[in-house]
Amino acid sequence: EQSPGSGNVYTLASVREDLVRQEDTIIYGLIERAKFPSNSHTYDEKYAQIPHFCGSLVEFVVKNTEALQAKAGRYKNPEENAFFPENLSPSIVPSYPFKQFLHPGAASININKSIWKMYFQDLLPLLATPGDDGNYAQTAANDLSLLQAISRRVHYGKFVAEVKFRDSPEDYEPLIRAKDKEGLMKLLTFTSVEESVRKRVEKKASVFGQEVSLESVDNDNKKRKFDPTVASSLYKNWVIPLTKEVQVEYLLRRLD
Ligand SMILES: O=C(O)C(=O)C[C@]1(C(=O)O)C=C[C@@H](O)C=C1
Repeated sequence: EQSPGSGNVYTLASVREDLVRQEDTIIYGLIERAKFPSNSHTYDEKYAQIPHFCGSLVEFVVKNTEALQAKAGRYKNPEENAFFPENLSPSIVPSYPFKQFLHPGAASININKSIWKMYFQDLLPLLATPGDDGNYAQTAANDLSLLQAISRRVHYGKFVAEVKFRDSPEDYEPLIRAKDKEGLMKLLTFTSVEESVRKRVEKKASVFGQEVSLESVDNDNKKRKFDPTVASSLYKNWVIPLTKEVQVEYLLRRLD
């Protein structure tokens, strides 16, 4: 049996399994970013002064990394969405035949601008302790991998929505024709699933964030690599709502 990653079966169970696995990536990304202090120079256009480039160090790293990854074929995979899609050259490597599972309208959905804004305005202040250790390039690289993990998770809503649509087109079609966003939102929502996601994320964050030592230590006194409630608020306030927004946007285009 082939996994969705290798291009074949998508079911509600398999896409949910994939979302669970992506939690690990996001939590490790949070842990890695929390290793560095806020390093505000990374985000300061006036500090950077990069020749022939207008913007902050993080923008410099993200734009150039995306340009390179685009050439290496990253965005050929419909699960990937760039933060600066305007600047990308086409892939120059042989292409893999990704299965066309999504409706073609999916390609026009990219909410990375909202993710970017949320990341720098809301998430970083919760995650990074104030301070400066000079590791701006490393900080920017960690920001990018965490941004990419969050973006992949949120845009995976396209796959979730397609599976739900195929499972019951008769429920979705009238709402899509009526452009009834609220009705679609209600139909695609499973409150108990969301609650399990939030609880599991907080539990994983507290397990993965533990100091592992060979002596047995009283659990409560263990040093934590970051505050696990940051992970659950990230999911509650942003990741889940944005995933649902992607699902609604996708469904609205589903019959075009
Ligand atoms: O599992 C689903 O059905 C999803 O649509 C994913 C998700 C989530 O983002 O975790 C979003 C909406 C649902 O209410 C439940 C969970």
